[in-house]
Amino acid sequence: MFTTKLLTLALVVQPGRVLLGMKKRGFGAGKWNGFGGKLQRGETIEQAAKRELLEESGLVVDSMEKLGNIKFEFVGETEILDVHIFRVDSFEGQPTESDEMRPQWFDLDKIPFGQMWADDILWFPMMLQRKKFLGYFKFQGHDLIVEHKLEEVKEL
Ligand SMILES: CNc1cc(N2CCOCC2)nc(N)n1
Repeated sequence: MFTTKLLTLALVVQPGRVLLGMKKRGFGAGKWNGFGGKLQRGETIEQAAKRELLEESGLVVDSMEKLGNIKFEFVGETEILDVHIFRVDSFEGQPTESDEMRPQWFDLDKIPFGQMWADDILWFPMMLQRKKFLGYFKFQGHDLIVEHKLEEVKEL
């Protein structure tokens, strides 16, 4: 019996560079990632994505597009993480460190995939090319992908 947890992930992209945050605590601590988290009661996925980006980086979204949806399973756990992935192309504000995240810009040829979740190197190129994608990844622990599917789709 699996339960599903809805989560958001926002990647802020400017010409030639992407904003990532070093997760300072909790799930995924020690990895660079986009900004995101859980939905609050009564929130849409988009509203949650914008709120989490603001809380974690100080940035206010001007324009954002939904590009991906990935379901993550961890061997031996019954909760599926259903992550909705957004690309943010325009925003207001300056990236600011929060309790959760330390933001940093990375040139697109210097993305630190070795210090990120192992799935990222597989779907980042699609996100950067604005392709829409659906994925499924089964992890054994936090570092080993034992099974995965990833496909480009016309509509999410
Ligand atoms: C397991 N692989 C993951 C998980 C993940 N997140 C889960 C927690 O919410 C924010 C996004 N993000 C990436 N890039 N890869």
